[in-house]
Amino acid sequence: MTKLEVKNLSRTFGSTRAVEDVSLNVDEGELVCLLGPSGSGKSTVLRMIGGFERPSTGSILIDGADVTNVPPERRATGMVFQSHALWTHMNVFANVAFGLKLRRLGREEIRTRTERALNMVGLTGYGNRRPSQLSGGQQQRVALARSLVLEPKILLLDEPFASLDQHLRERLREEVREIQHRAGITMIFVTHGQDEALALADRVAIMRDGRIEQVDRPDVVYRQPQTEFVAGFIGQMNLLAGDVHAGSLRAGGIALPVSLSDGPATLAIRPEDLCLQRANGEWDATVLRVTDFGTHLAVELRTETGAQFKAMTSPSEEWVPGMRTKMLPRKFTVYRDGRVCDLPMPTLDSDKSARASYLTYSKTLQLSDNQH
Ligand SMILES: Nc1ncnc2c1ncn2[C@@H]1O[C@H](COP(=O)(O)OP(=O)(O)OP(=O)(O)O)[C@@H](O)[C@H]1O
Repeated sequence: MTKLEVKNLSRTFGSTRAVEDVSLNVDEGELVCLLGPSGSGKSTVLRMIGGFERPSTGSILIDGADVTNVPPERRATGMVFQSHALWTHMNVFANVAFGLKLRRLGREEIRTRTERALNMVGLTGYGNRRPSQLSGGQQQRVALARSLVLEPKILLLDEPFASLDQHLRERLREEVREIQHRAGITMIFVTHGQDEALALADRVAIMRDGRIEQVDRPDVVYRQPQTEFVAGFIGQMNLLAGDVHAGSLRAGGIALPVSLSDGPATLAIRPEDLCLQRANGEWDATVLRVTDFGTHLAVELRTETGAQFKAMTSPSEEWVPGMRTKMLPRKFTVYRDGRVCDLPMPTLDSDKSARASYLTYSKTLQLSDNQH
């Protein structure tokens, strides 16, 4: 059963189209990250789901019921912001219990639920402290407890850990994941940190200019980016503008067989998919720089056309600046007009010369693989 359905949501502010035709389904107990550069519309989508912003068009359904015009407090959603805005004159217990008091619940129930929420975020025993007596990370946990205590069906988190240092952020990220698993809460988490999104999410929605470019599992987003933007935004990628002519894509000084009509196209190769082979005769690139990360070598290369490539190789390989190499991508993707091209392996019937060059290419690749 789908917990949350966002249908064709748009929002304009004056002449700014902050969100354009966004649709997204989030399942019960799922954690979806909205990821994208600054200004891509992530917060506006989240605020519309929470009821803090009115959509210009589109609708929002929770458990099948249309809540587009329902006020935030009646939506079964909770929201945690980057700035936690705790009430400094109240202690931690009162901060967390506040929402329950507004609902006029009994004393005992308020105490039990507040203590449970504090326990969930690892703050048992901190109830009597003032926010000023807590660290930044602890304050953010109080903000989290303040939302959790209301037992929302959907928890919306807008860069909740952005102001914390890397170490603390990672720890809290783990804790959120654990709470999400334990309590089975559906969560939507806004971030512009791709590591955070890939580590945390069941699915990642990548936003750009108010639109969702791709929604998929983190591994799919990484391995099969559907647009050139996603390819360049997630992880490291060699992205090179090129041209297809007679079944060959030339980009950045290398040529690869493709079964694609003539015209401009962009070549995308992950550094870990770029095999290097020492060249005695013909060569593609010269090694510029080598960084040893222990687990792998990062090798920067330059082709004769001046294009730069990054490759990631095993630390047992020996590469030094000035060496000449052949570059053989194990896997590559081609984009045209910003969208991924389906590149089936050419068949004998359809294109004999393309298939022949593909087979030659695969064979060279196998040879270089065997050398590793
Ligand atoms: N209340 C508002 N009035 C006018 N423009 C707004 C308003 N809120 C957002 N915008 C604009 O809408 C666009 C999307 O903003 P939004 O905050 O949703 O992006 P974001 O992806 O969350 O960015 P960030 O990562 O920087 O928080 C931006 O161009 C922003 O300037």
